[in-house]
Amino acid sequence: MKPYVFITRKLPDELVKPLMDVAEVEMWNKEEEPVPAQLLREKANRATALLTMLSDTIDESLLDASPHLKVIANLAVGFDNIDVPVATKRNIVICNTPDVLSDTTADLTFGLLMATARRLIESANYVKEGKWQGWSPYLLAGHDIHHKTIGIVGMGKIGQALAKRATGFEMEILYHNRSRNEVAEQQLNATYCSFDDLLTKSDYVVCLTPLTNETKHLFNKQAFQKMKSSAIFVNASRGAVVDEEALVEALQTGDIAAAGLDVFTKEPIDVDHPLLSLSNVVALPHIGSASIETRTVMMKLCVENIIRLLQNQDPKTIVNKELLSQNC
Ligand SMILES: NC(=O)C1=CN([C@@H]2O[C@H](COP(=O)(O)OP(=O)(O)OC[C@H]3O[C@@H](n4cnc5c(N)ncnc54)[C@H](OP(=O)(O)O)[C@@H]3O)[C@@H](O)[C@H]2O)C=CC1
Ligand SMILES: O=CC(=O)O
Repeated sequence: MKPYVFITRKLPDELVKPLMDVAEVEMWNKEEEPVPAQLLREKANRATALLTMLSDTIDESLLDASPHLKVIANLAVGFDNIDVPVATKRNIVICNTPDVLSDTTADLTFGLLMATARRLIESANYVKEGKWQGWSPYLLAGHDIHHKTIGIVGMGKIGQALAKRATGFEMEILYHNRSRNEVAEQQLNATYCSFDDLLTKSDYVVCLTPLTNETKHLFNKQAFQKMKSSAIFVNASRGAVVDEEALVEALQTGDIAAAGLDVFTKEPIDVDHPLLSLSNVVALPHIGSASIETRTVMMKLCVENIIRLLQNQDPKTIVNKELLSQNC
């Protein structure tokens, strides 16, 4: 009997086809709506493999109710939606999609920084809404980007790709990680800083850390108060890294100048959320890696990882590396 694989979103048939050759595959039939939690639970109960989205919660109770599960391939580099320690205890391999999305996400992050600094969305709406009466010296004037200081919190793969882009704008690059990043220092001329130093010195503070117990609400009231009042905050990691109430307050009181946000604590963010009413916020619907090319490569990687696991081979990308020798 072929193993059963459940895919939690409608993906293109041609990309899923290789999996159909080795497994019985079922897909949730909607592209934009997540699979209901109860249905996912029922499917997971039968499944040997799941191909999941970052919006699916894979917690201990779901894993407890999934006795046949061998592998979960998450269509994202982040895996904070999955209880990895519990999965590891149950010998369930967790795969993600690192590297293949770094450049695309860095493009979007730098674009979001530019859109926020130069008020691009506000300006485009101004024209379309017929408000443009004529040229004037400070009409929709924003902040310069070139030759300013960018502080990257989370100088990993995407952080480095972002720093490369910042180099083209002749920016000074600061970064903060838990450990030093030699590539960033030697090849990108980035300077290591404590978190507090980075906050006080940067014109642009960009968050690119994973969401963990340590980074949850890293950007709180105290952090925003340490930033320059002209600082622009950009978050392209996960919403919960930010205390959103504190961010609203910082933007309203002028502790910081503006924010560009691709991610939110609750996604989709409620349309009446105070962040969305602020003119100094640019909000995007979590589209960091959303180019057709990159999403296609990510889907192929997930499919390939599942096939490899089902055939007792090493997956190409694995989160819980400690399981490699046991499973492959
Ligand atoms: N907006 C979007 O659509 C996308 C968002 N993402 C998000 O971006 C994140 C980063 O991805 P990627 O660059 O590939 O991941 P990496 O693992 O390559 O980089 C993460 C970096 O964060 C640092 N870090 C981890 N914990 C802390 C901490 N407590 N304090 C400071 N720095 C920390 C790590 O350094 P060290 O271990 O030394 O601390 C590392 O340099 C993902 O986890 C995901 O949440 C990713 C893709 C798209
Ligand atoms: O947010 C996206 C990811 O790949 O992680």
